[in-house]
Amino acid sequence: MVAVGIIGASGFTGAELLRLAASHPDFEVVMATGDSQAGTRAADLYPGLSAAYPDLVFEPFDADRARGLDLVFLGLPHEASMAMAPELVGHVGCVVDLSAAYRLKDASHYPTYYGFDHDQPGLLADAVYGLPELHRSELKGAQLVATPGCYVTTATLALRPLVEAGLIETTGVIVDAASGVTGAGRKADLAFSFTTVDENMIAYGLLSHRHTPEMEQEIGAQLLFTPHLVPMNRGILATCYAKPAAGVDVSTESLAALLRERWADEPFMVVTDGSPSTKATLGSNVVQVTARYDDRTNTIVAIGALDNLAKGASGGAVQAANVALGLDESAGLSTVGVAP
Ligand SMILES: NC(=O)C1=CN([C@@H]2O[C@H](COP(=O)(O)OP(=O)(O)OC[C@H]3O[C@@H](n4cnc5c(N)ncnc54)[C@H](OP(=O)(O)O)[C@@H]3O)[C@@H](O)[C@H]2O)C=CC1
Ligand SMILES: CC(=O)N[C@@H](CCC(=O)OP(=O)(O)O)C(=O)O
Repeated sequence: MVAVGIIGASGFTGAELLRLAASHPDFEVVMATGDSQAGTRAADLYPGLSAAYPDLVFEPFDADRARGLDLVFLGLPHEASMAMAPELVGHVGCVVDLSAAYRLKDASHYPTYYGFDHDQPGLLADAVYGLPELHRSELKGAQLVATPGCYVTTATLALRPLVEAGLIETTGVIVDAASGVTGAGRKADLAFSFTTVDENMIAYGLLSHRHTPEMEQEIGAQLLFTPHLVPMNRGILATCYAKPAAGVDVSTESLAALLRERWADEPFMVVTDGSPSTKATLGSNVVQVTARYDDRTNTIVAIGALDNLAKGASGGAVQAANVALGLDESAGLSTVGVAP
């Protein structure tokens, strides 16, 4: 069995990691931390975990207890992860960080987009970006994995094949995306209260959202990204617009064929003829993508949908950990959404 520690287990991504680990054939959770929740039973904070973890109690973080584990997930704020990773890398089999602390290869983006200077340049250079669909071979045996941002996974898996094939202009790409409220974490903040969010839709992070440089890094195109908050718990839908590259012939049929060919061997990629929806991916590790060409406006539209806590965070992290540790990549992960 793989001895697993979850640091930040009391948060939303941590709770989702506990849910997924409960049905993972190789994982045994031996440590789950939550500083402000230390002493609380996981089942009291998240009753859905009662049957799987009747006795699990959140504990405060203790690096000595984590050392020697096979796998440690960090579900922490970015700066806390940046500081904690050096205490663990090299002392545990693999560290999988769900924050953005080790995602951006250009460290100068951290002060601009995150408001802090990166003080671990060596680890940042060594960290492997945890998107198996693009970085599978680098992930094998990785000691530090940086799992992608939820919006980034959605847009990248819809757009990247078009860039690889040279089909689109790689400047001025537009990504409009909407997220459920769990994307913001468990924080109690008026901006995420029921009365603010219910019956509302709002764009945020205008011209400056921190996933912009991460998308540009992984998609390979300059883009304008606008996220929106929508009144649902889970789910992200990204609608992406690009112009065809000069001299390239595209059609809806050729775009569909390209996506199907590029993702044919991927266990969690579904290319749809219809329009992807968040509900179709709910609770599963699936990403649905589709693309169209509008000859009236000479524009390509590529759409992606996923569950932000599953493939967009904890499911993607388990998938990347499976690859890093040489396990079955799909272990513990579902391809079946919750419906209706
Ligand atoms: N939610 C999502 O959809 C996604 C989130 N992420 C990233 O994953 C990470 C975790 O997100 P999420 O679970 O949503 O966040 P939450 O706010 O729900 O949980 C944060 C966790 O971190 C702990 N924590 C907070 N501050 C500190 C600190 N200074 N030192 C140690 N522990 C601390 C909290 O413990 P306690 O409260 O018990 O003290 C809690 O367990 C973040 O970096 C986020 O950006 C990435 C992709 C998607
Ligand atoms: C709805 C909402 O607030 N979503 C979050 C994105 C969550 C995410 O992907 O997290 P990282 O910060 O780890 O990249 C946001 O826009 O800040």
